[in-house]
Amino acid sequence: MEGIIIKGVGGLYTVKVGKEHYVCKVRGKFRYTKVTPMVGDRVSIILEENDEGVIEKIHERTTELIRPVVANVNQALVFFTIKHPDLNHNLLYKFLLLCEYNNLDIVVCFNKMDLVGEEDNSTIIKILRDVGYEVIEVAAKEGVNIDAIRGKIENNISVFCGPSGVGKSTTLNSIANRKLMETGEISDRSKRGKHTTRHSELIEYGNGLIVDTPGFSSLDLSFMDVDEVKECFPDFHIEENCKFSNCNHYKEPGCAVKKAVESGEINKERYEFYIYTLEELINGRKKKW
Ligand SMILES: Nc1nc2c(ncn2[C@@H]2O[C@H](COP(=O)(O)OP(=O)(O)OP(=O)(O)O)[C@@H](O)[C@H]2O)c(=O)[nH]1
Ligand SMILES: [Zn+2]
Repeated sequence: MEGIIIKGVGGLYTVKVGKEHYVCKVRGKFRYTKVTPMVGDRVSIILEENDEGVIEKIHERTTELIRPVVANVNQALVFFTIKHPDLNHNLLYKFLLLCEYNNLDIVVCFNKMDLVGEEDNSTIIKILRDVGYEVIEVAAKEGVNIDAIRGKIENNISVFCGPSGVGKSTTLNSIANRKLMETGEISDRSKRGKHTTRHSELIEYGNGLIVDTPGFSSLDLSFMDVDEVKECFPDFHIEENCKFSNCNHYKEPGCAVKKAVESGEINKERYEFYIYTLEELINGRKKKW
């Protein structure tokens, strides 16, 4: 049988096969290989007498997140607010960059839209839509557009990410119609010790799975390869070619991306964020946003 690991505790893995769950051990042979099962892994299992499951094979992973540790996540719902907390464009771009780097499909969800007037939201939403990102405007507390998010979750393995206090837990609870996660006022946060070390699980919602811990709690980009960063900006994939095929759109002459920034085809703020990130990597300095 084939299934997916939705939970792993102390060497025992819960494998979901269709609607059934089997608690499985791992064949001894895995001890001699480097691959340890991860939550999210697609696995082949067999049932022994007394219905005990054994994981026989781990299938190749399409993605592998490190924080949280989950395999085969294919989609990130990136949560931000325009107000409360106020939006920091560069922090948002940083989350998007990390998601792109991990080959995740991205849906940007702006929550707490009940606090935002018409005039406040147009800029960033237009920038993102012009890049090609799907944007959903949410008010989780009032249930606004929760169905749109439910629709996104179907048939995917999704991670919720975004800074603290933007309403990820509130949205998750609202999707599931039950309390899966603690929520709280921003000011309470430091006292709570939420999300302390524990193993991630996948929460089932219809045909979809959701990682129960927010993604990318650490936003250190220093591990990134300079040459790969430009690939994480879908807006830089324009028709016109740069003079050099390996152009980093930095100081090279004949750069089509720079030209597109000048003409306004590519958003200047996005490009400036890119250059900032590039210089940060080149200079090897780490800076907190
Ligand atoms: N006005 C308004 N407040 C909301 C909305 N959604 C969530 N909140 C409030 O925002 C605060 C933070 O919500 P959480 O769901 O705990 O935020 P979080 O993103 O899970 O935060 P972390 O767990 O720290 O990552 C809570 O006080 C929520 O009640 C909304 O749609 N509108
Ligand atoms: Zn270029």
